[in-house]
Amino acid sequence: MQPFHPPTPQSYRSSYIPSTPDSPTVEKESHIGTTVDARQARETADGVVRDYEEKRDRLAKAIDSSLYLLSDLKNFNGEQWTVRYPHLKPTEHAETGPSSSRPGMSRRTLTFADEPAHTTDVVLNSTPTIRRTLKRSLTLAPAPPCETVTTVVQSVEELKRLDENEDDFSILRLNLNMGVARHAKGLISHLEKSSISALLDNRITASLDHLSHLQKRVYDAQSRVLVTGDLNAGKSTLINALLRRDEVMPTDQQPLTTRFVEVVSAKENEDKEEIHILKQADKYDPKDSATYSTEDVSKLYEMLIDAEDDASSPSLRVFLKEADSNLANPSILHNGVVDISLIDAPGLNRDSIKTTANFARQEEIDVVVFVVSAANHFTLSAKEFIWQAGHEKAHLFIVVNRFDQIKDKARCRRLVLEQIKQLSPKTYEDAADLVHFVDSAKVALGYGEAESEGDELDDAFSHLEHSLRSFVLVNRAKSKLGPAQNYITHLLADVELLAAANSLVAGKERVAARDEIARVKPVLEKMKKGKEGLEESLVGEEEAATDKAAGRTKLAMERGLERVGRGELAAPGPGLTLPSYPGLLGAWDYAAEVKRILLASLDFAVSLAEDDARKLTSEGVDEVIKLGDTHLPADVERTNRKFNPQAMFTPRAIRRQSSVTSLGLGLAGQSQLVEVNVTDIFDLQHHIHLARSVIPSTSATSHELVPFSTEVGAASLAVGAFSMISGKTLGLRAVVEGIVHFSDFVSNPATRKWIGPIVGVFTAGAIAYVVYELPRSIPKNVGRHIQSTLTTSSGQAQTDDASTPFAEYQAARVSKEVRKVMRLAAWDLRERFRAAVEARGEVVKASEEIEKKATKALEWFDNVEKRVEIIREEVGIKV
Ligand SMILES: Nc1nc2c(ncn2[C@@H]2O[C@H](COP(=O)(O)OP(=O)(O)OP(=O)(O)O)[C@@H](O)[C@H]2O)c(=O)[nH]1
Repeated sequence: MQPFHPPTPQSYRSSYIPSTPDSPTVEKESHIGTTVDARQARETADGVVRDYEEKRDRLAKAIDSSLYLLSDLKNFNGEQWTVRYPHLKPTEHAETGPSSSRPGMSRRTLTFADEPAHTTDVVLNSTPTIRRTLKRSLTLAPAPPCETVTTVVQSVEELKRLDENEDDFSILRLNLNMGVARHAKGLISHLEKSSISALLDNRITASLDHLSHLQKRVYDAQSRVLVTGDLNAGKSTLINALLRRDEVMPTDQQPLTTRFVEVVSAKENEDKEEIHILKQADKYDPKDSATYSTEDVSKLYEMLIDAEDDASSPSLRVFLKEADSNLANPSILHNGVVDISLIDAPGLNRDSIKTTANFARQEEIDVVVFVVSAANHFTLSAKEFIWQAGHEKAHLFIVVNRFDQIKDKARCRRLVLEQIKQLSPKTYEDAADLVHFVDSAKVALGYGEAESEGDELDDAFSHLEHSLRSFVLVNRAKSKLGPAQNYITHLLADVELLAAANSLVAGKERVAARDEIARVKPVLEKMKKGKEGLEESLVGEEEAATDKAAGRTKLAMERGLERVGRGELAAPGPGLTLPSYPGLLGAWDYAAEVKRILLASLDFAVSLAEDDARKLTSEGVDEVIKLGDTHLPADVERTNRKFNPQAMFTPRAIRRQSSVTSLGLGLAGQSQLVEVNVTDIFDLQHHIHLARSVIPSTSATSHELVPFSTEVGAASLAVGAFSMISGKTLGLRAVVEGIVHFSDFVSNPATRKWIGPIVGVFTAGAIAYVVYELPRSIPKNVGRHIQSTLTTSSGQAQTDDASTPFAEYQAARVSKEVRKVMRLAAWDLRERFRAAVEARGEVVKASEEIEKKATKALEWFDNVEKRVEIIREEVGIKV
């Protein structure tokens, strides 16, 4: 498949000029007048048709591909990537850059519309395509060495000219009015990324619509040929000749055509010949009968006669059947590739010239055929029109009619061509194919005659037809395919620039995301691995501190109780001294004071145990903090909780009021404990127990071992007596025991004789002894009672723990408090740890997401660049 070359004047010529060896030439006439030339012209015309079809199909394919590419870009922009809109401006130090000297490469500062203050130095690689647009790619500056840059730029001037527009978008340009923000330093006035992306989306949608429009246009087979010329020059006759129909367009010796008449193949009207009288030219739709009225073709003459002048557009559309298709040279209207409509314009005069010139300028007019009478040459109006139209169309197709009536044909030809040379030099350059000297009347009248037998002028007309068809096709390529080709070329350049800039963004984002993952992921993994260890350590620390505090408290309490049991202070504390004995009369108060002091010493021992627990807890909390240092990443904020040991063991309400430690009521404040009993002073039961523990069982041995039993019996008596004296508080068992011992003893006849005095002596002695021992026995009694009470109770009345031994109760209480603090510290660390893991997890997840998205975008934009290349191939835009 041959690549499509842009329609430069040179290529026009080569594509439609028949292969006449020496054309163009004015003097040589060998290219007309021979059958061989006519055949060659036909073959060349066929080649042009094939070429046109090829170009059209390639272009249609390229439009299709562009539509897909743009639709994909639109979807990608909306769903997967916020496409950024780049601005490129020359870098201040552009000339000093290492790559600025390389052809096609220049340093630029890249910014994005949503982030105008953020700049990136890039190297723009601009390679001009043969359609004079740029193939653009971007790399981050400094550019890597690029030895393989190729360029087809002919000159430095050309490159400069191309460079002027290389930073800009043409099709996808957004009018962001960013001028101020781009140039004023520090002034940031930018749109959000999403807003830019939405604007771009609108632009893409508009471009998609335009592509669809271009696609329709490329496949639109209609081409319009405007036939104009001087009054009575033979325009209608020429059209009849081209249609091979005699007098289908009315002709007359006098000026006749007064309005634009468009002649169209009847195939476009279900093969029906008729006239459509257009109500409004711009609203005309052949499928909508409301936009026109119909008339029989035979009425055309009257309609032209009656018409008013100055119609600015064809108000008549005449559908005519084609000439017999068996003819060697069928009608020009319909040839399978292009449907040509011929527009018969009113003859030029001062009034109609402007209207006709405007009409000729219309986009749909592919070719202007100018008819001039060989006898009259160019009139003033004709010259004026050609001069004007020449600016618009460059090339005109000129038919010099009535050539049959000229005798000195060579002179006529020379004179006419000289005039054309002045009026339209470009047309003159291609005169062999654009200027035709013919006898239209003969062809119009003589259609159906065998072509092969025709004379020179027949061949000239045949040559005219082929040239006209070629010319229509070439111009059609320019008017129908050219815009599409240009549009796609620029669109591809824009998409490429967009892809290149967004690739850079995606690349940067991917690098940043990967760096972030590399920084955060190992930390996260380490934390995840260490989580179990941390948990174990925290539990271990909590248990260790709690157990240690419990054990030590229990031990301290037990020892304290033992000391109290011996009548000593549980712990020496400030202000804790046992009172001195005030004498028998003050024994009761003494016992009360001793009790208070002993209980207070126990309270003090408790407070010492609490202090010990505070110390243990402090150490435990420090261990938890150390665990935090080990397990938490350095950038995680450490706990802001300050451990205040003094706040331990303090009811919350008191803690709120003051920082002073309070023991609460303590043992000394418990009324049931401080109450003094008789037994605190005379603990006869204790003495009995003591005696019993010293003397083996009395009742079991009394009968067998009398002396010993007698002695023992005396002692028992004394004890029994004391027991009775203190019966009020001794308890029933002791009283009964005393009576029994005493009865046993008295019932013995041997002892009855001496019992009285002995009992008296013993009793007196015992009483004396007890009284004498009171200063020492009271603290012991009191202490013992306290010990015994606190061995079976917690000392806290009316609590659930009332029956828990004091030491255990305190151990439990202290350890509970320690656990509370340790748990709080551990909870704090756990929370920080969890939050840190979660935060890092989110960072990793987000970064992985960005990395994935950026990788996909990179692949996508890379693929866009490949697709652009393929479309360039399709459309024939080679770099
Ligand atoms: N001999 C000869 N007569 C021609 C030729 N072309 C046109 N005529 C005659 O010239 C006269 C005018 O031709 P038209 O075709 O009506 O001219 P026109 O340019 O359409 O006229 P208006 O539309 O009225 O300006 C007719 O009588 C034609 O037969 C030709 O090539 N040779």
